[in-house]
Amino acid sequence: MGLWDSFLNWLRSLFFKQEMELSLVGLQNAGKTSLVNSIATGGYSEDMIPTVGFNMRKVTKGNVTIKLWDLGGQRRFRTMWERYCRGVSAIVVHPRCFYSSVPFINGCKDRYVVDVADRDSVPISRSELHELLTKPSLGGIPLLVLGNKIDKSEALSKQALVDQLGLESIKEREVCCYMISCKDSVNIDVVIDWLIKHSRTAK
Ligand SMILES: Nc1nc2c(ncn2[C@@H]2O[C@H](COP(=O)(O)OP(=O)(O)OP(=O)(O)O)[C@@H](O)[C@H]2O)c(=O)[nH]1
Ligand SMILES: [Mg+2]
Repeated sequence: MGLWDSFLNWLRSLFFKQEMELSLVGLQNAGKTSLVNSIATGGYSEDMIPTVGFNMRKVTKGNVTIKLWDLGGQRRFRTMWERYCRGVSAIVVHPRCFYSSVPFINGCKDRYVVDVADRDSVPISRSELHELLTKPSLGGIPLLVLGNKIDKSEALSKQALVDQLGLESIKEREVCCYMISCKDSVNIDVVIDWLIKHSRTAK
């Protein structure tokens, strides 16, 4: 980019600053914090600490400032999702979109419990999502559903995810669904484009 173009872009950004605020919800271990890192720095780590409560992070992309509320997905944090979704420009949902491929091993009870949780995760994602969307305070807020971890062989197809989450029954708001991988940086650019398109001019 030439010096003149850079100068014009800088000038444009002074007058047309855009902003967006969004909340990331979804069950624990779905990859919400990984998405925030991916958007912010492009980085990825296997070694993540579960989010306790919530984290807020501001990321600037061009002239758009994105304020991300990254909410904890464990059951005890889900009651606060609604509070942090009020007034945002978009709600981004990370359903768990894969089934655990590890079967019940050697009668190990813990493993079994974890596996059951994994197998049940799509129906739980569905009920948590539809429950959240019934809240009058969240009426009309666009919804972006991200099926993460498509690098895994157990990942659901997009159509299966749309069907199992009952997305076609959501009529009263804009709904969009992308399949992504934070690990391999698949479709992260498409997500950023969607966010930029849904930003609004700063007051
Ligand atoms: N294979 C694979 N693993 C991923 C991907 N994205 C995230 N993970 C892994 O999934 C695990 C959980 O990721 P987090 O980003 O902490 O999940 P979270 O949704 O923020 O979880 P909570 O904070 O507990 O709600 C980590 O081990 C990540 O490395 C992905 O695209 N592919
Ligand atoms: Mg997290």
